[in-house]
Amino acid sequence: MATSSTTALHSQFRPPLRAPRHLRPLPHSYSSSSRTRGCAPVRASAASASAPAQREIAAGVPWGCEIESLESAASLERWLIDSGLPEQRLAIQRVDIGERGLVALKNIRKGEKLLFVPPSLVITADSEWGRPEVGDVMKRNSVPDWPLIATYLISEASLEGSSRWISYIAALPRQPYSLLYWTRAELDAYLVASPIRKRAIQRITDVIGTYNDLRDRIFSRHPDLFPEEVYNIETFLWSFGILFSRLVRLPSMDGRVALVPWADMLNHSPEVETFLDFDKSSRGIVFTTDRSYQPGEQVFISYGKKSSGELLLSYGFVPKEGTNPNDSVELLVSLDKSDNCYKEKLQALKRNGLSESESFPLRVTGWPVELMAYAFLVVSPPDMSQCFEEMAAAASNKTSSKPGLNYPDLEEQALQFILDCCESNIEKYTKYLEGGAGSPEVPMNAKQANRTLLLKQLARDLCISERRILYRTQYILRRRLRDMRGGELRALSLFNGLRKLFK
Ligand SMILES: C[S@@+](CC[C@H](N)C(=O)[O-])C[C@H]1O[C@@H](n2cnc3c(N)ncnc32)[C@H](O)[C@@H]1O
Repeated sequence: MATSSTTALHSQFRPPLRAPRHLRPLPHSYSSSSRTRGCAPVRASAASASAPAQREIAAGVPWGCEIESLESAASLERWLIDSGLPEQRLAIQRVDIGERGLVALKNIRKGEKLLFVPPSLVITADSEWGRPEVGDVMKRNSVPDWPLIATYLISEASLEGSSRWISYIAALPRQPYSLLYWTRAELDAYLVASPIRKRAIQRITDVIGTYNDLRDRIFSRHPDLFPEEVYNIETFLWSFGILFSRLVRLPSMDGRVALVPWADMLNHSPEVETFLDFDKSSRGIVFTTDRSYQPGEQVFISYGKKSSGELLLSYGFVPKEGTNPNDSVELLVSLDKSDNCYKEKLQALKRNGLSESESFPLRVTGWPVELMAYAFLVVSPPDMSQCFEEMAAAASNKTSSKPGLNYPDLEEQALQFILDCCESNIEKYTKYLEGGAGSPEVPMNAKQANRTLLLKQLARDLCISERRILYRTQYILRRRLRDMRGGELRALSLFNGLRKLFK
């Protein structure tokens, strides 16, 4: 739910280069979810050096609830009201979009402030720990906010009734939706065409690396405070899953990240442009509606201007095709290794912080000037070597002038280069969509079959959305090239006509 944040883990918590240690074995069963959407947490395999290649399906965490549970949501509501949440114009209900959501109880006008969750009901890196000695160790080791809050959640969850957050934790999904819960085989099979696959692998690797780092630096030195039955990779995948899908950055609280109970029951709409923030005058977390709502209607906020792939990555859903105005797809472009100037071009790229392969976001509305600059560099001939540096700088967005470079003689080739990349990507998507994804090899019972169906559907939806952007780009590029070539042809025939006349 982070509004204006990227959710990168702290660099200190990048995965270590060596293979993770063997982790506590778990029963390989799914939890008791009756929903097809439930994706069981997974554990790191002893052998996976850099990615969760051999993670297996494992049991879920012993806390939280099924995502559609309204009982736990009702006790959350009661606890929040008892703890100082003011009377609300919204209630948690079962909804069509997002399972549970906040629904208007009364007419709500455009421009109204809603929620007013007091800071005392918000979890941040400064929250008091139910076991202060655990918090002290974490703080003495200067653990950054994300892993700190992830550990905090696990610590409080393990305290059950003695944590003040018991009602909140009981209403959190036991299996938050996100690509963190997809196995490597599932990512490889269903997201083979999408660049989100790589990002999901990186994210899972980061989470595993973060956990391994905490375990080696802190947990293993204080086994009495951090028993492995509680602080293990499954509980960390859960807590990071919760953070990726519910943590918000509050600009008016110095950009602090926070879990905001109640507000985190709001679902996302790509059409809405309203974000959570701390309101200094009422001293609560609020959002201001950007439209009116009638009683019974679900109220939405924005989780940020995210592409459909990013929404799947963090939140486990894909908006309906064509409804996400912020949608984009990454186009991977590379230098040609057989290019006579390959070395010089690569050096220019490296000097500007780029490498021989780079990704640029395509949108239905067009492509960035940086991509055009990269394409100019790729297609430029040796006699333009004095321009390589300028092109690489423009591709890295280091130049101050945004309007982009202009090399009329190279434009046609550069556009053709982008078109070729686009078309080879379209082919990959079409092959996947038409070929039907093979299921990774897992024994199938009814629940697993349902899970597979769900993942396949999500992957299909994403691929269709991403291919749509590529199709649109292909259309624009073809038209531009046709116009350019048509113009050249016209100029040529005019020239030939004049020549004949003078002869
Ligand atoms: C911040 S929580 C919102 C509350 C959540 N529906 C619940 O019941 O706990 C974010 C999660 O809600 C769901 N969600 C939010 N917006 C959605 C949407 N537009 N479509 C489908 N699911 C959505 C996703 O499962 C996401 O991971």
